[in-house]
Amino acid sequence: MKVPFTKMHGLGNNYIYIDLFQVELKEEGIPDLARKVSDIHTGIGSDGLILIHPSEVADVGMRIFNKDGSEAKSCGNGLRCVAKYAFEHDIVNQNRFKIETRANIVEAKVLADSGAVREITVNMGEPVLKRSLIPMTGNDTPEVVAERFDAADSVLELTAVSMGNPHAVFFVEDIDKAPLYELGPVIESDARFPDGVNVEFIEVVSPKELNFRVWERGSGVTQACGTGACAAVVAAVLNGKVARGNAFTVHLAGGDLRIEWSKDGNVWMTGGAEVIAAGEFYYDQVRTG
Ligand SMILES: N[C@@H](CCC[C@H](N)C(=O)O)C(=O)O
Repeated sequence: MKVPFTKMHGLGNNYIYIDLFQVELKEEGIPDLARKVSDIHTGIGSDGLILIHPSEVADVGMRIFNKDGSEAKSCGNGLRCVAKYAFEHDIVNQNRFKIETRANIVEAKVLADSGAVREITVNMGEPVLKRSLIPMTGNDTPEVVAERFDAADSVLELTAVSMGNPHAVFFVEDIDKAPLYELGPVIESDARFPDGVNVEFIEVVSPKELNFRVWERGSGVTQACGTGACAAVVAAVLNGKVARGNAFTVHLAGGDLRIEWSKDGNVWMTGGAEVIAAGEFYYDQVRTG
């Protein structure tokens, strides 16, 4: 079976996109397909797989599978790429439209120049802060902010935010010394997060600027995480490190995002999306070790 694909990235967070307006996939084969396309040696190489699909409740739908085949409920960088694809492939014919994710329905606005999308703003909706909804174990609390969190031999302070998917945010003095590879995998699968968690280290650079590094659930270190950047800004506000309502520049390994947690409760994300390649994936012929 030859599966048509497009590879796109948002700040280096790259996924293989399959357009289900054009092809059909068997549900039970999707996790395996995600693992196969993502493999750098025997596949195309990516942080995971994103499906662009017809929606009954929005203009277009998106599903995201991590590199390990697990399905997540949202993906910020993926949403900007889906918005670009939907606009440039005439799936939508206006520059403001709705995208369904497994977590919520978001609104995207594209800025286009001669039909080519240059920048996308997405209203990511309101962050979820209640402990049981992150989800985290323990007696329920309305928020998890600056809570002592022991991991391996380290004592950290955790702020937990869900942007449709769970994020564990930790503040550091120097982003270059963030223990990403040491603690990322340990915290990702810590039993206090029954669904696992994305792990972010944040340095507050100025009242409107954050440095950011991520270990993603199901994919490991990536160049960027859009939902993670939203969670980082929310966590910085909740910890009193910055003021709500400001537009922040978040510096990720792959580039910058603009994020605002507005007074009405919604988190807005603005940034780019790029097409890398398009082609056919020879699914049946791929043999993995
Ligand atoms: N890179 C994404 C998030 C992808 C899903 C995540 N790894 C999870 O399992 O929740 C983003 O840009 O938000």
